[in-house]
Amino acid sequence: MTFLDMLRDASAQNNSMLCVGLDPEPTRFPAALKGDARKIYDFCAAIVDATADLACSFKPQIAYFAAHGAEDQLERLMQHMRANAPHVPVILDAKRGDIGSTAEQYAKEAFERYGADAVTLSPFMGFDSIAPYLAYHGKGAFLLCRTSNPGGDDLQIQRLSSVEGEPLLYEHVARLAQGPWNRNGQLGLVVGATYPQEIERVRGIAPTLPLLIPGVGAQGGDAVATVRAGLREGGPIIVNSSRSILYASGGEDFASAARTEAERTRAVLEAARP
Ligand SMILES: O=c1ccn([C@@H]2O[C@H](COP(=O)(O)O)[C@@H](O)[C@H]2O)c(=O)[nH]1
Repeated sequence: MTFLDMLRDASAQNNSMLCVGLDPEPTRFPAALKGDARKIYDFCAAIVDATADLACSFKPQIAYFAAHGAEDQLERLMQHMRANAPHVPVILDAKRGDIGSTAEQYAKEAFERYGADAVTLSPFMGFDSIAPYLAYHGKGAFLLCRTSNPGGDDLQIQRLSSVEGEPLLYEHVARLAQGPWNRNGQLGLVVGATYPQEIERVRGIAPTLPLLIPGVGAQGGDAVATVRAGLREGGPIIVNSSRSILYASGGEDFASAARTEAERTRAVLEAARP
């Protein structure tokens, strides 16, 4: 089954455009787990179990595991998601980008070591840095396009005067992803909920690509404006929320509080459907 098939089925089964982000930070764990990086798996598995019927996808951010030397716990978590939420695709947020030979190793890490269904990538080094991921047929690859952070302006809204029509850099990325780079239909784009107008612009350029949209919740992005700007027939959106779900409660009830916040966010997104 391809990533896109899984996404469509999970979205329908769970009636959801919500991606639950897994950014485990031990200092924010409840008292029984607090500060203990060996408990990353336990914390994340509890969140997965509490939200598996509410999410269209899960998105572990690899830095939160690697920073603690917890890659083995990420492997166990991936196996846990496969066993306990087999219908929910997993997007590994790794934002990789390197020359082809190194990209081959990163692709192997994402798809063979961790068994991810999709990965996030930086397009900055060009198509040959993306191609190794596309060799894994059916896997998804989301290119950073118009990111949610303020510093994205430094490059992404600069005008490319050498390209016909003088698009902005993020618009050029969207065109490449919708067109010549999307050789096997595996590409999607990352656009931030903090910039709904740009989501709409990207959707105009890339009408059929799945959009991975972080930035609601802790970053203050507008969930309703995001859905209206990005969701189209044949153009799915995946709206990520991490910290506001993971840390909805700092107490022992963290998993049930995460479920309540995921339910609330899912409902807001569904109510905004055009
Ligand atoms: O433009 C981007 C791309 C990726 N991210 C990632 O999404 C989550 C957001 O976490 P919140 O706690 O919901 O703010 C995090 O893993 C980022 O690395 C992004 O925020 N913006």
